[in-house]
Amino acid sequence: MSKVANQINARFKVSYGAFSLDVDLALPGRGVSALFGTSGSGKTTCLRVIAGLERASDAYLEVNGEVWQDDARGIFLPTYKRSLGYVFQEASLFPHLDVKRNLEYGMRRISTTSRQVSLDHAVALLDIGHLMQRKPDKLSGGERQRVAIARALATSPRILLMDEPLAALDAKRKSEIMPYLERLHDELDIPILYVSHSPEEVARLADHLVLLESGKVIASGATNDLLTRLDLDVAHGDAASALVTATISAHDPDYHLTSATFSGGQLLLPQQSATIGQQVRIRVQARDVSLSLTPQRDTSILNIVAATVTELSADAAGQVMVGLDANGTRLLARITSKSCVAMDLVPGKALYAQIKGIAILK
Ligand SMILES: Nc1ncnc2c1ncn2[C@@H]1O[C@H](COP(=O)(O)OP(=O)(O)OP(=O)(O)O)[C@@H](O)[C@H]1O
Repeated sequence: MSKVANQINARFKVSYGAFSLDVDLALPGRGVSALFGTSGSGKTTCLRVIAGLERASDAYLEVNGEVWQDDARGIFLPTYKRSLGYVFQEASLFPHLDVKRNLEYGMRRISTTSRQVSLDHAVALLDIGHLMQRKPDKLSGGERQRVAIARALATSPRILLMDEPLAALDAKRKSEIMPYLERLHDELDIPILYVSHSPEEVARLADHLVLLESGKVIASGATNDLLTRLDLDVAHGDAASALVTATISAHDPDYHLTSATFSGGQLLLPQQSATIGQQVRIRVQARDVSLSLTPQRDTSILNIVAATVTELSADAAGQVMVGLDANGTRLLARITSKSCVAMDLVPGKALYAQIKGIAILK
C-alpha cells in the first residue's frame, strides 16, 4: 500500500470468540470522521487498535504519511510512539494535580519543536484558562471533559481519538460542550476520529461517516451521502435527516429571520447571529418535509424548494422515504404510501419540497 500524506489508512482484523472485527478504511486526513454503530459493533476496538492498545492481525495503519503498524513488514509502534490524543467517555485526570499540572504532564514528553498544537492554543480552544488552579473534583463533568480534551491536545498529536466524549454527560452539559467540539472541528488541522452512537452528534460534527455493524464496515463516505442513502438503515425511520451546507446571505430583523443560500435556492431560518458569508450546516429532518407537484402559494410554509425524485424506498408500515435532489443537494422526505401513490411518484419526477422545520447546527 503506498503512503498518502493526507489520509488515514487502517486495515486490520481482531477476533474475540464469536465477535470478529474486519475493517479496511481510507479516511480523510483532516476533519471529523465518525465511527457510528450500535453497542458492540466494534467502534471502541477500532480506536484501541489505532492507538496500539489492542493487538490486531493482518494490520496496516498509516496516519498522514506515517506508518504505525504494518504486520507484513513486522512494524508495530507501541502506543507511546504513536503521536495521538485519546479522550475517553469519562475524563481520566490525575485527582491530586490541578488543571495546569494535569496539562503539563501530557506535554512533558513532547519536544518544543515537534509541537503542532501549543498549550496556549489548547487552553484557549477549550476556554479553560480560568480553571488552571482547580483540582478535578472541583470541576463540573463538562469542565473535566474540556480539560481532558485540552490535555490530549497538549501532547500535540497527529490524530485525536475520541470515544463517546459526551456519553457520561447529561443533556445540559452535552449542549454546553458541543460548541467546543465544533471549534476543534473548525480550527484543528489534525484529523479527529469520533466514536458515537448519537445521530445528533454525528449530524453536527462529522464530515465523514463510517457505519459499523457486527464488526464490519457497512458504508464509509461523506456524511450527507450516507445519511441520505436509502439502502442504509440511517436513512430510515423517524430520525432520518439530511444535511444542507448553506451560506448566510441576509438578516431580516423585522421578521426575526435569516436567509441562507444553498445549491437548491434559499432557506429562511429563525434569526441567527452568524455573519453574512458564513457557512452553516443545516439539518432537515425527513419527517418535516412534505411534497407538492405544484408550488404552493397559499401556505404558511416559508421554505419551498424545487427538487427531483431520485429514489423511493419503503419505510415503516404505510410510510415511504423519498430521496430528492435539489440541484445537487440531497434531501429526504418521509411521506405516507397513500400520498406516494396519489402523486404517482417515480424517480425523475420534478416537484416541490416544503420544509416545515429546520435546525441550524452551526
Ligand atoms: N478485551 C475483550 N475481550 C473479549 N471481548 C471483547 C473485548 N473487548 C471488546 N470485546 C467484545 O467485542 C465486541 C465489540 O466491542 P466494542 O467495545 O469495540 O464495541 P462498541 O461498538 O464500541 O460498543 P459500545 O458502543 O457499547 O462501546 C463486543 O461484543 C465486546 O463484548
